[in-house]
Amino acid sequence: MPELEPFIVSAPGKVIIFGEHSAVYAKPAIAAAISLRTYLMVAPSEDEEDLTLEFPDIGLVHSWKRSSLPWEVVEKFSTSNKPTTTDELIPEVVSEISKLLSDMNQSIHYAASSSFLYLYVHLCNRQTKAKRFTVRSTLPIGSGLGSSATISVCLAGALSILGQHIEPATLGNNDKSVDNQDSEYIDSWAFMGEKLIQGNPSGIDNAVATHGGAVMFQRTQSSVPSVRTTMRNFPKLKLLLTDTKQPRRSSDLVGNVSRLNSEYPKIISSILNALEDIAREGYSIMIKPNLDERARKRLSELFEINHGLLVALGVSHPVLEKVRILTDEFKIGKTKLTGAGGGGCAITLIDDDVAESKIKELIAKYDEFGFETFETSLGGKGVGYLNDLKIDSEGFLSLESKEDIENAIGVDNVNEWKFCKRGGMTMIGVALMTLEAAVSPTAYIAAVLEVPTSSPFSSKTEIPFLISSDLIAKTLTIPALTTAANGTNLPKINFELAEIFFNLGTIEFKPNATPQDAVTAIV
Ligand SMILES: Nc1ncnc2c1ncn2[C@@H]1O[C@H](COP(=O)(O)OP(=O)(O)OP(=O)(O)O)[C@@H](O)[C@H]1O
Ligand SMILES: C[C@@](O)(CCO)CC(=O)[O-]
Repeated sequence: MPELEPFIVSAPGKVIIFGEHSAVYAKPAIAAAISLRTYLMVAPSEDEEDLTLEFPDIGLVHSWKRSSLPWEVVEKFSTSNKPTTTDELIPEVVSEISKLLSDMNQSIHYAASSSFLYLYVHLCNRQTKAKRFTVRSTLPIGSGLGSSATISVCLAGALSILGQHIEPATLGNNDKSVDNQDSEYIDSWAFMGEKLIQGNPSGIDNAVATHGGAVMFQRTQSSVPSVRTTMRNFPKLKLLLTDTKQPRRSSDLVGNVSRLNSEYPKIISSILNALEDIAREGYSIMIKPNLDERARKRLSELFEINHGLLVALGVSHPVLEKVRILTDEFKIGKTKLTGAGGGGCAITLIDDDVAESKIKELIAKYDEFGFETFETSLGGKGVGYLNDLKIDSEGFLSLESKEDIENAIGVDNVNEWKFCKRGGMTMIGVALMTLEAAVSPTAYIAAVLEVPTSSPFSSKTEIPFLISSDLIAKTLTIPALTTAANGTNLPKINFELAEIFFNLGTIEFKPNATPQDAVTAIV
């Protein structure tokens, strides 16, 4: 393999629109990548025995001798040259790693370091020369925007490259060539990393941080692959993203919901079922080509009901209620917390007719409470790779602000970034994030009709229309033309399909389609 170093791997944060917490219980959830990202630089170490981790955002610098890592224990469990993930973390490895972290007394440091070491010992080996790993992020940490998943994805991506299990990504921003499968490998290992930071993740955060775009995601109960349905088409929505700056840990919040679920199984399962219905209803609204006034009102109401149910699960916080009450008082729209809650971020779905001046007034009010609103776009690129760097570790560490990081190495500013996947639509936003996509019949079909693909970790499937198997079979034999240009990596459907659909008028939405339905429909 040619000399790769130094290089940077980057992954985006996310917002969950519907389905946080219920996602952990195998309910569907909807989330999209945001433009705030984490960047991990891998550079040679002064001494190739010294493995150094630099996490300046959380005030951590730590080194280990590579010979001190528990290689024997890991080797005992390894079954192939290309390491594969296990359903659960291997307790013996976790226990050995905890011994290496006995001097680390801050849980935030412990979580990030244990994730790093677990991935390192699995993806690298005794012979891998030790490196210097430096992380900088433009995301707020522990605020509901998936910061931990971005760390896990960057580590899984970089270490998979160092261990020579995947090739560095090669697709440029506007490349039309075929996506590679390495993102599935990264996603599967990032999920293991997330287990060490978050405890019991559903996998939605690492899926979005790896693949980018926007998804409907559903964890499965056992080792069966999760279901990830790409949503290429969103209605035009205005979202305001507000960080309360109230610190919290997702693992505590997820753990507390689990405790409630054990103590009040009947009650909590009703809430989780209602959250599932909200996500499905939200999905059925969001994939339609046009959002009429009634649909918008329904989405707004779903935000409100969703937040109320999260309050019932005990994952709100007085500051999140403050954000919600202020948006109510200003008559701006409806607010729900996003991510694990307990503080962190909220999203507000802004009503259509609200004047910009009113929004500015609200943002000024938030300032008074110390809340921060974010400018971001939705649905951008997933994990990325950059080499031939014009900056070294010291330069990277010395970048002062988030803007400096974006300007120096940002995915949106440096053309040389490469990705595993094409596509990812970018839906523009300023202070308001706007979920927006051009709606054409073809794009619509591409957005809503996804054919299942299996992968080690996740699969995509959705047949949201009731259509005859004949029609599907006939249509799938037509070579892909149009959607290829639009960036889908799935079996392609051309204009004829749209015409068939629209001429026949067979648009009957089936929100509860299962992977099995999809498989039956195409056989
Ligand atoms: N920039 C960073 N540098 C080092 N560690 C980080 C960084 N960002 C996140 N982490 C790790 O992730 C942890 C925060 O994860 P947590 O799951 O609590 O929040 P989140 O992922 O931002 O929110 P959510 O899960 O609700 O989306 C931190 O305690 C730290 O261990
Ligand atoms: C709270 C949660 O549902 C979302 C955190 O972003 C946890 C998870 O799904 O892993």
